[in-house]
Amino acid sequence: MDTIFAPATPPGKSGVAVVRVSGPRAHEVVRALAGDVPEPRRASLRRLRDRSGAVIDEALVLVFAPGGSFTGEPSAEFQLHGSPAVVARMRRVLLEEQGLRLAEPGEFTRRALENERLDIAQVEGLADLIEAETELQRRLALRVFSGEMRQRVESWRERLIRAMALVEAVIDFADEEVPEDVSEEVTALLEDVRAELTREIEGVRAAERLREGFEVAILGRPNAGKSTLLNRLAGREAALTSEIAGTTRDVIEVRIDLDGLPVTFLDTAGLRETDDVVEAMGVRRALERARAADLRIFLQVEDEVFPELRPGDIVVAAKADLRDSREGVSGLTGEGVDRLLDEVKEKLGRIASLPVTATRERHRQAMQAAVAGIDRAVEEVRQGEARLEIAGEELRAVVASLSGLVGYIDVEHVLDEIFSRFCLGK
Ligand SMILES: Nc1nc2c(c(=O)[nH]1)N(C=O)[C@@H](CNc1ccc(C(=O)N[C@@H](CCC(=O)O)C(=O)O)cc1)CN2
Ligand SMILES: Nc1nc2c(ncn2[C@@H]2O[C@H](COP(=O)(O)OP(=O)(O)OP(=O)(O)O)[C@@H](O)[C@H]2O)c(=O)[nH]1
Ligand SMILES: [K+]
Repeated sequence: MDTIFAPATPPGKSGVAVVRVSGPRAHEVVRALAGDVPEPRRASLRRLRDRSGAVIDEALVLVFAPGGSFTGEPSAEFQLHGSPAVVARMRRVLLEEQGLRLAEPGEFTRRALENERLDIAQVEGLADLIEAETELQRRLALRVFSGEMRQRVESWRERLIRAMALVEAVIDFADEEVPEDVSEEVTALLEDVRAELTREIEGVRAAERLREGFEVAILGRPNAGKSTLLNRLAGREAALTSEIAGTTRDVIEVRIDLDGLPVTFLDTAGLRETDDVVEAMGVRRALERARAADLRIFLQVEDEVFPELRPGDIVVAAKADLRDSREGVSGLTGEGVDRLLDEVKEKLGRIASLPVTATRERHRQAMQAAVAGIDRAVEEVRQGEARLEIAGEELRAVVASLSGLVGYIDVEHVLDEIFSRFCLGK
């Protein structure tokens, strides 16, 4: 096993820069640079020297014993002054004098996985945690990272294995006395697990939205004030506005942290019939994006109706400042904007608050497969004793599919996907 290293802090100037080392030679390298190996887990100030005896930096050195490190290997950290020159010097010494290899993105985490410090769902959670930009993203990622998926899988497994044991008891003791009808208990156990899986599956979409961001499209006639409203929400001139109808042609996106909800507002071309080819393309694109959006805000100028309206959409009167009633929203003055945002938060928050642990398409597929397997098993049990053997096999496959959610083995393709986007030094 190679001993690897990588800066764990981003490049550039900073107060402190951390260089991480992990692998069998980690402590030996610390001794070579620091003169001794400090007591594990105790940050110790040392003067680091290269082979010629020249000082590299005065740094805190932190070593971890194999049983007590993030990776599960002997490891160490050099907490250096955050200077690009110091980090560069350190890098050369570790590469050229100590013969270490620069870690690939995510390689420390991969080793933690291989040493069973983390399961694959936790690795996914960790990836999301590092990517998290809003409060709700942070909370969701932390829940996944904390190992909640493994607890749930364990609880499903227990019940499935109990169901399998009941089924197998009937098969094994076919001519003897066994609890005569197990089908009721088996079915009850399976229905229970099935209901929980279904809830998880329903939550995946919400979790995906939370990870990737919600899309809220602003729609309405030309000149309704869509771009002006977007600019108000963005707090900057993200979109061109003018009194000329048909100003916006392409979709303009503005990403906002709405009290923890990651939201991308979309400004789109005004909806109307038009002979202008380019504007017509814009209208088509607006409708496409609006269809895929999680929520749509229709800015209403008069009392026009919107054929695209879906249940849950928001219709709000435009240019409130020009109305006697002052109802609606004004991008120009900001009137009604807070009220509108509260409504958006309320609607998206409802989607986001589901207590899920399944957050990815991979999870959805495994759970969907499990539900299908449970359905087949229930059907076999219903057919009577002759079919119990098949039911047992179905359940074994269900357990395998769910175990894969938190597996340590056979996870290469999952890892490749995750680590392709991982930070160096993680
Ligand atoms: N300086 C520094 N800060 C850091 C990290 C780090 O590696 N270095 N982390 C890295 O990502 C996170 C902390 N994560 C860690 C996770 C596990 C262990 C660890 O030693 N685990 C052992 C022992 C646990 C214990 O004694 O309680 C284990 O799991 O066996 C250390 C750090 C966040 N902050
Ligand atoms: N009084 C008032 N004028 C507004 C308001 N919002 C926009 N306007 C004006 O209405 C005109 C059109 O505004 P835009 O924001 O460009 O409208 P739009 O809906 O994006 O227009 P298109 O991109 O052409 O579809 C501009 O002259 C704006 O200054 C508002 O809330 N109150
Ligand atoms: K306009």
